[in-house]
Amino acid sequence: MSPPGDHVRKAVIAGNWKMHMTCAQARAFAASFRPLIADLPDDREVVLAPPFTAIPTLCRHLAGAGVAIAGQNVHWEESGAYTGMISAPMLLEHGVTHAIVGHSEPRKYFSETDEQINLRARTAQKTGLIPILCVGESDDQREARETERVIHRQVEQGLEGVDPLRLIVAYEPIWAIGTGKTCAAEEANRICGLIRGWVGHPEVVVQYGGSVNPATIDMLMAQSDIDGVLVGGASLDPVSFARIANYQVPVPA
Ligand SMILES: O=C[C@H](O)COP(=O)(O)O
Repeated sequence: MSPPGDHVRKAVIAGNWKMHMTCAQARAFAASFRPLIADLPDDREVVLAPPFTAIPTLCRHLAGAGVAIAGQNVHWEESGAYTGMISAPMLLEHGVTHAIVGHSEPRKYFSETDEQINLRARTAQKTGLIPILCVGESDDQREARETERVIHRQVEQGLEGVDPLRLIVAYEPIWAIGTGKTCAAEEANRICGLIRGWVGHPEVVVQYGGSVNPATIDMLMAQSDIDGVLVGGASLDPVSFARIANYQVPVPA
């Protein structure tokens, strides 16, 4: 665990739009968002993961605004007979720099396994994308006190052969996603610290995700082992996501 307040790693504030936003909506978002992040301190980076169809629009309309663009997933093959899938070269062609892998929604709805997620992360890195590996326990697993065991397995299997220095890990407790129940900042910090230890490199960027909003961001970012956030619902509104990106760590009394 890092000493309190010791933020040597650059913060990464990421938004995941999931299956929201047409190109017209992405364009309107970009127009409102751009001036609101014009004066961000240089201790942080902003990343947005729109649906694949809105990537070219967002890249064009946020060009020069200092916002990196992520894919919401990436296939482990660079091309092939995989109907409906998107590969790393297809993302890179548009200027995409990051790719989310192992989010709990594709794990649940498309039965993604840790082995597949590991292949996605490895291909992402091999082709030059930074993988954002999501890990986290369900409500039942938390009740059964299996949180550490589940996340340890996801980290160990998901990151086999992956370089910790070109990687982001997002701790997203499933029970906190889209529910309005943010994990207590101290508990999120504890798990993020464990993840850093399991990854085995002090420089790895570890985010928290799960109902992050403008009211909770400052306290989350005050934690020593939380290097950023992965935001779903609150990233769809430019004012609310800009407030999150402009977080201010409270000064201790
Ligand atoms: O990828 C983002 C997470 O699933 C969090 O979503 P949420 O902020 O809507 O809870």
